[in-house]
Formats: sequence, structure tokens, C-alpha cells
Amino acid sequence: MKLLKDICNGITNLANLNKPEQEITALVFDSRKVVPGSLFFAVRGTLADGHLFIDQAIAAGAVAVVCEEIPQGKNADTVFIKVKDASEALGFAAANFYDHPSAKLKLVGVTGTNGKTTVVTLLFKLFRELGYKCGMLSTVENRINNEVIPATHTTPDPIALNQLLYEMVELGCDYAFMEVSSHAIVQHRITGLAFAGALFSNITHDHLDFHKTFDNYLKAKKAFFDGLPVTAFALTNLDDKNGRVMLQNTKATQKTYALKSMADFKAKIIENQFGGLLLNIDNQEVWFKLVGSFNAYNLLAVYGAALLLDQDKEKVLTVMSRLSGAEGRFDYIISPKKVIGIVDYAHTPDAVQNVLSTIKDIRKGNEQVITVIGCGGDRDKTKRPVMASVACEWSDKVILTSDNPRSEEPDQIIRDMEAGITPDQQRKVFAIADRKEAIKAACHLAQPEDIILLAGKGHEKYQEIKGVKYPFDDKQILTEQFKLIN
Ligand SMILES: CC(=O)N[C@H]1[C@@H](OP(=O)(O)OP(=O)(O)OC[C@H]2O[C@@H](n3ccc(=O)[nH]c3=O)[C@H](O)[C@@H]2O)O[C@H](CO)[C@@H](O)[C@@H]1O[C@H](C)C(=O)N[C@@H](C)C(=O)N[C@H](CCC(=O)O)C(=O)O
Ligand SMILES: Nc1ncnc2c1ncn2[C@@H]1O[C@H](COP(=O)(O)OP(=O)(O)OP(=O)(O)O)[C@@H](O)[C@H]1O
Ligand SMILES: N[C@H](CCC[C@H](N)C(=O)O)C(=O)O
Ligand SMILES: [Mg+2]
Repeated sequence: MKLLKDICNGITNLANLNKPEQEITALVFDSRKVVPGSLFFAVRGTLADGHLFIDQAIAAGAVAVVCEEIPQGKNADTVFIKVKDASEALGFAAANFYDHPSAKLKLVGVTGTNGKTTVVTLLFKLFRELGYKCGMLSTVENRINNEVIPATHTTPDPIALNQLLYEMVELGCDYAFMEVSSHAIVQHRITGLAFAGALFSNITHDHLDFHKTFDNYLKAKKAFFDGLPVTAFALTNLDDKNGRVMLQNTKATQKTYALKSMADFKAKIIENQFGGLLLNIDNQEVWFKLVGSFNAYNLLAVYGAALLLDQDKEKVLTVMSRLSGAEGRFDYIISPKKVIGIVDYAHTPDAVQNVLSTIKDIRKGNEQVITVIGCGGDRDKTKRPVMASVACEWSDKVILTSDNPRSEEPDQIIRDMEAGITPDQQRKVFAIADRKEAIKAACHLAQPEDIILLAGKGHEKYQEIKGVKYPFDDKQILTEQFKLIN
């Protein structure tokens, strides 16, 4: 329970606020979730306009409404608060409602097209092992110390987010590590948070359905850095051609990492094998369990952030060398007949290329690489032909299949992917829309020592088809098929 005037601090002129002493039981932006005494936020979304649900919210017990346009002829019992941007106001209000939990611990946000979950998971595991109480908000799961809380989004909505941070503070957390998606930045899910640090991994093709242009996508990422306070650090990857852009207008302390450029934190890959990575990191050679050159960037980012958070270099490297990555990221199993099966969350052209080039780098001889890949429905359509093209370029056989078709027809998504395949490449491509059948076919095609890559679903435990999430687990299916076939 909070007073309206306390929640509205910073979002409206309190002198003009009607009923400032009104008690508010909950903040809500979905009319279907209103409880008596709620403050309802009418947000203009991507599918609907929250203003259309104001009546429904009031009927369900909302006592006040934050909106961009006050509807005509409303009864005087309800307080209406007009703002320029209701989703921005929601960010500030959520932080007020939970008493600014982000300022009571050290909050570090990670943004970028690929690597967020990996970096956040490594940071969480590292700081736990260093003896701290910590929270984590990630695509795979949310964590508060040893407690696991299921995640629905990469970055939760501002109410859920502040509530989770509040619980972290209550449970004594010193640090929180969170993924910051570009959707979250644009939709103000992180507005009102006090960050102690921000990391940028990279930016490549994704989410153009939402941002429309790459430039908008880049601006969204940059906005996160533009909004940091002077007390924060901004750590960016200088090997990414847009890495420096993130620092252009930030007030935070600027820090950099790179494998190829001059930077504050430097590393060099000495060995890259299935067993792990040997890096020379700050003039020290250390083996890590993670595989693939892209993970050298993730590890270096984690190392840099840990040092910027005043941790001891030796201790950090010792603990990091023991850490495994996030679930479903270059997660591999070997069949009795020595077929290697890799489950990876690569769902962008860049990630597919990275994981396949890593496989090429570390395979022993002329083993075949068989890639099973699909593209999400109701998401960026322009990445479909590119992902198929990259898969064909780097694999000996490609099986095009489904990856959460959502409301779309699986065969149409496969046709969109096929548009990126040259006539020459056709001979190595099969299309099997049923993902389980596609995995089975890959297992039948594989000879001993061959490598099967199941791309795109990683940790996901479902296949989303026409609004229903059916249980589906790439790793489990691969394990079963390996027992039966290989
Ligand atoms: C496209 C997108 O990002 N949508 C997110 C957004 O919804 P929206 O504001 O567009 O909602 P809308 O459906 O247009 O409705 C507008 C408003 O009317 C309200 N409403 C609607 C119906 C009703 O009966 N009553 C009512 O009050 C809604 O609650 C909303 O406030 O805000 C919601 C609350 O935060 C999110 O749940 C929702 O995520 C949808 C489900 C989603 O799939 N999002 C994905 C694309 C996403 O966010 N992904 C990113 C990045 C992924 C990654 O790279 O890892 C993530 O952070 O997870
Ligand atoms: N630093 C990196 N650079 C390029 N590709 C990477 C990097 N790290 C991971 N990848 C690839 O991207 C995939 C997704 O990695 P991860 O889950 O860490 O990224 P993410 O940014 O959290 O993705 P999402 O946006 O879906 O949450 C991995 O499975 C791997 O194939
Ligand atoms: N979290 C990301 C990746 C999902 C990857 C793939 N499994 C899909 O469903 O498209 C997104 O929302 O774009
Ligand atoms: Mg993620």
C-alpha cells in the first residue's frame, strides 16, 4: 500500500494532483489484472491501446488512471493523471512504488544482440562463488541466491522487475545482474532504475520487425548508455564496429574490452577446442570451460566488469576458470557411436555463423556438420533467408524446420528461409517442418564423428504453435535419439 502522491513523484506536478492521499494497493497496466484500489496505466502498445480498457479497469476497482488522454465524461471518483508517455511514467512509478530497490544494491545491465544471457549468467555464478548474495534476471530464468523464479521475458515489465529487485534487497543481495533487451529500452521497462554498470556485447541483425531499421535498433541500445548516471561504468566491446557508439553521449565512466583493438581489458585466444578456451587475459594464461571464440568476448566482458566492481583479479580468474556457461548455449553431448550433438540458442545470422565457424575451427578432420534450424514465427522475417544462407555456407547438410511458428504456417516460414539458398546449395538442404522428425533425420544421417547442430531453441522447453506452448526440449530429444540410433 502506498499513497498516490508518493507513487506519482517525478511523473506529474504533485501540486495539481487530485486526492494525493489516495491509498493505492497495486500498479497495473493490464485491465484484466486490476484489483480494487489499483492505479491503472493506459499504455499504447504494439497490438492494442490501453486507453480502450480504462472503463474495464475502473469497473474492476481501479481508483486512479495514468493516461495520455483523459476520456470525456468520467465520474469524479476516479483520479485521472495526464502524462506525455504512460509507459515512461509506469517505469518511474514502479521504482517509486517499491522504494527504488535498484539503488539499494549494485545493478549491472547487459545489452547487445548476442551474449547477454551468457554474460549475465557468468556474472551471477562468479559473484555467488566470490561469496556475495546476488540476483539475476535472464532469458533462461530469474534467480535470487539459490531460488529459481521462472522468466517470461528477457527483461521483465517494470512492475515485475522492481518487485524482483525489491525481493533481492529484502533477501540481502549485494548485486543484481540483468539482461537489458532492446524492446525493454524502447518500452521503458528499465526507466527509473539506478544502474551501477552497463555492458555492451555486440549488435548485429535481429528484431527488425519491432525496430523497423537497424539504425533505430542501434539507437535503442545507445539510449541505455545515454541514460546512465555519472557514478556508473559503461563497458563496451571495441571489436564491434558500433561498440564505441554506445559511449558517445554517456555520462558514465567509459571502459572498453577487445581481442583485436587497443582496450582497457585485453585477451588473446591461445587454444579453442571442444574442451574449452585457453586465453591470455591481462597477461595471464587461463583455461575456461566455455567453447568458441565468441565466448572469449563474453568471458572478457565478465572479467572487466568484475574488476570494475572492485574484485580481486586472481580470485576472479580462478573462479571463472571453473564456471560453465548458460543452459542451452553450446551444450553438447556425445553419442555411443561418437556423434557430437550440440544444442545452441543461435537465432540470429551472426550467432549461427559464430557457432558454425567455431565448430569448423575445432573439429578434427573431415567430419560432416549437419545443422537443424528454423526461424521464429511472428518475429523478424528479414533474418530468415540470411540465417538459412549462413547455415548452408557453413554446413554439409541443413535440415530446415520449425522454431516456435507461433501464429504463422511452418511451411511458409521454411519457404522464407529457402529464399536465401542458392541453387548450388539446394542439394544439401532438406525441409522437415516437424522439429522432432528433423532431429531424428539428422541422427539417421550422422556417421561416427559427425557433428549435429540444433540451432535456435537452446534452453527452451516448448514449441509454440498457434498460441499453445507444447512441451519440447531439443536436448532431451537428441539424447533419446542418440540412444536409439547412434
Ligand atoms: C512486442 C512486445 O514487446 N510486447 C510487449 C509489450 O506489450 P504491448 O505494450 O505491446 O501490449 P499490447 O498487447 O499492445 O497492449 C497494450 C496495452 O493494453 C493493455 N491491455 C490489453 C488487453 C486488455 O484486455 N487489457 C489491457 O489493459 C496491455 O496490458 C498493454 O499495457 O509489453 C508487455 C508488458 O511488458 C509484454 O508482455 C509484451 O511482450 C510480448 C508478449 C512479447 O512477446 N515480447 C517479446 C517480443 C519481447 O519483449 N522480447 C524481448 C527481447 C527478446 C530477446 O532478444 O531475448 C524481451 O525482453 O523478452
Ligand atoms: N558474444 C557473442 N557474440 C556472438 N554470438 C554469441 C555471443 N555469445 C553468444 N553467442 C551466440 O548467441 C546465442 C545466444 O547467446 P545468449 O543467449 O547468451 O544471447 P542473448 O543476447 O541473451 O540472446 P537473447 O536476445 O535471445 O536473450 C548463443 O547460443 C551463441 O550461439
Ligand atoms: N528471445 C528471442 C529469441 C527466440 C529464439 C527463437 N527460439 C524464437 O522463438 O524465435 C526473441 O524473442 O526473439
Ligand atoms: Mg538472453
